[in-house]
Amino acid sequence: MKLGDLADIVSSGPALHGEAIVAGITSDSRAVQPGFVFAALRGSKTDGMSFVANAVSRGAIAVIAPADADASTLTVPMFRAAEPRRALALAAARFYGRQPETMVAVTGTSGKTSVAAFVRQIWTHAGKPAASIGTTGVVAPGRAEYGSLTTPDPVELHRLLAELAAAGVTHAAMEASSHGLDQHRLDGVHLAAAAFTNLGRDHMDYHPTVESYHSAKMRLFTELMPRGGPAIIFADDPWSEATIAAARGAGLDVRTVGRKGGFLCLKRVEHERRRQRAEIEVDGVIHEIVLPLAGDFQIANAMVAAGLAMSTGIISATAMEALEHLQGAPGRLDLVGSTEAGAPVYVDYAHKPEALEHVLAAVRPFTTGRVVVVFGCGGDRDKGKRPIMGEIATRLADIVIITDDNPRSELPAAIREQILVAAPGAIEIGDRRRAIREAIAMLGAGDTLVIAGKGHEVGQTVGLDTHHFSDHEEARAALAESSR
Ligand SMILES: CC(=O)N[C@H]1[C@@H](OP(=O)(O)OP(=O)(O)OC[C@H]2O[C@@H](n3ccc(=O)[nH]c3=O)[C@H](O)[C@@H]2O)O[C@H](CO)[C@@H](O)[C@@H]1O[C@H](C)C(=O)N[C@@H](C)C(=O)N[C@H](CCC(=O)O)C(=O)O
Ligand SMILES: Nc1ncnc2c1ncn2[C@@H]1O[C@H](COP(=O)(O)OP(=O)(O)OP(=O)(O)O)[C@@H](O)[C@H]1O
Ligand SMILES: N[C@H](CCC[C@H](N)C(=O)O)C(=O)O
Ligand SMILES: [Mg+2]
Repeated sequence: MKLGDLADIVSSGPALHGEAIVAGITSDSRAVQPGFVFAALRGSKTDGMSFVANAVSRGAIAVIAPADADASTLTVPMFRAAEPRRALALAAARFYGRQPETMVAVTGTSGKTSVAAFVRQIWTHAGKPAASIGTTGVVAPGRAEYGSLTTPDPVELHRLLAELAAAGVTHAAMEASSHGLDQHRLDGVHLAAAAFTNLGRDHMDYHPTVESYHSAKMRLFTELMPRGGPAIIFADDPWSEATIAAARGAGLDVRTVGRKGGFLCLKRVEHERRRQRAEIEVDGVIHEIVLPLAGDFQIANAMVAAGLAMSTGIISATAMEALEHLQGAPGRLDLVGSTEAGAPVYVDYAHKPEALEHVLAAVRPFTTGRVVVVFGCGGDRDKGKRPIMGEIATRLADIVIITDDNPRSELPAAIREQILVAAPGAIEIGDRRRAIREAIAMLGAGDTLVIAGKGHEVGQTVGLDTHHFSDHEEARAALAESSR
């Protein structure tokens, strides 16, 4: 790519130097190498403009900067952009050049990771080389790696997409987080379809109101999807209607799924302990399927995933058949084992109110004894959700154990206290390992334990340190001990 190729991405800049070869693109001055274009972004902590001199000294040949940036001291060309983050994403897409031919993205407060994993599995079942990208990392044929963000930084994202395409991956499903959408991380991805799962309380430390949180998510439909493209929308959520309106307003082909769905309609569902039987109507035909996963919410996720797959060329019979082989994403209502008396122990990633509500409701029908829940809330994140989650746990579980979940820079006891004010009668055990052990020790026949909040995570962050910690490992060790 030449510098001149940036011309239609930025709003203004010098026409000179157009033939210079671009060696790379980054928004982090520390990653600049000779020949790179540096995007100076205004961030939540600092302003990239203050690192321009540093970027130039490392060899940057041009800078993408906000429209009002001061170029007076600059020794390399400056390209101005009304939205530098968007310019960075489009430039990255062009620089890396390739992406899997069929890309879809899913947004929503809960279910994104599960839907992305399910779409990958449906495509794979249909014989397509497929990948998924999100909170639990990248999964593709011969590849499974952890990533740090739900929606990667655009430069990393396009490097990855080009790598996947070069490796023969033709289909990829990715998660679109509200941060990612707000920060234009997905601009430049060629989307064939997009989906919405639901909206609940999340990230109220980042978005000022729930409406602004919803509109950040709506960028997926209103700005990133091509007109006329398919939008798969879960129909049974309080925010479904507003989402349908936004997608229709953007000229998309809205396809609803769920009990109120028109594209895929859930006619009947029967929950069993580890699976559920569902009747799903597609084009007037009822498909009876056995979904090998527990939880009402997994039916919702499976239908959204099937909607995405069917909107990207998979025939309905193949998609429905694939649902019978789905594996849950790691750490999503994940059965770790059972006590000798048969009480199941689940690890789940519910770290926000609606998720906790859904997961506790999901285990109730097959619990003849008590539902026990172990959970905490992360430090340096939305404080408002703490009492809400305390109330939900108290209402839906019989025994509530409040513990620590990544306290980060906060005082762990203070976080627990903020949950406990709405959870009278809850047991407080800060040490997560001990909390899990005590919970398993108290399980009797017919009881169910849900260890919520960390799911696939393998670390506990206290202060600036992250030590290895896995709910799966702890639960397995405690189960082994209890059976001795
Ligand atoms: C709050 C937030 O979302 N921050 C993201 C944002 O950083 P920022 O632009 O605000 O960064 P900043 O620190 O203010 O710096 C401004 C600019 O100066 C640059 N800089 C800084 C220092 C320096 O020496 N040189 C330099 O050039 C930085 O690279 C940056 O471009 O853009 C960065 C690049 O894309 C992200 O890595 C970073 O994610 C941080 C690490 C993060 O923790 N994000 C979380 C909250 C997040 O995005 N989560 C979502 C949702 C998860 C969920 O589903 O629940 C996700 O998609 O993962
Ligand atoms: N459709 C759904 N409705 C409500 N809750 C759900 C749904 N799907 C999953 N959950 C709950 O949310 C948790 C996280 O699910 P998942 O990882 O699929 O969502 P996500 O949107 O990717 O979340 P995150 O933004 O935290 O990455 C699950 O462990 C479960 O407790
Ligand atoms: N991406 C989410 C993950 C939260 C997981 C939970 N274990 C916590 O640490 O709060 C966040 O950063 O808000
Ligand atoms: Mg996720």
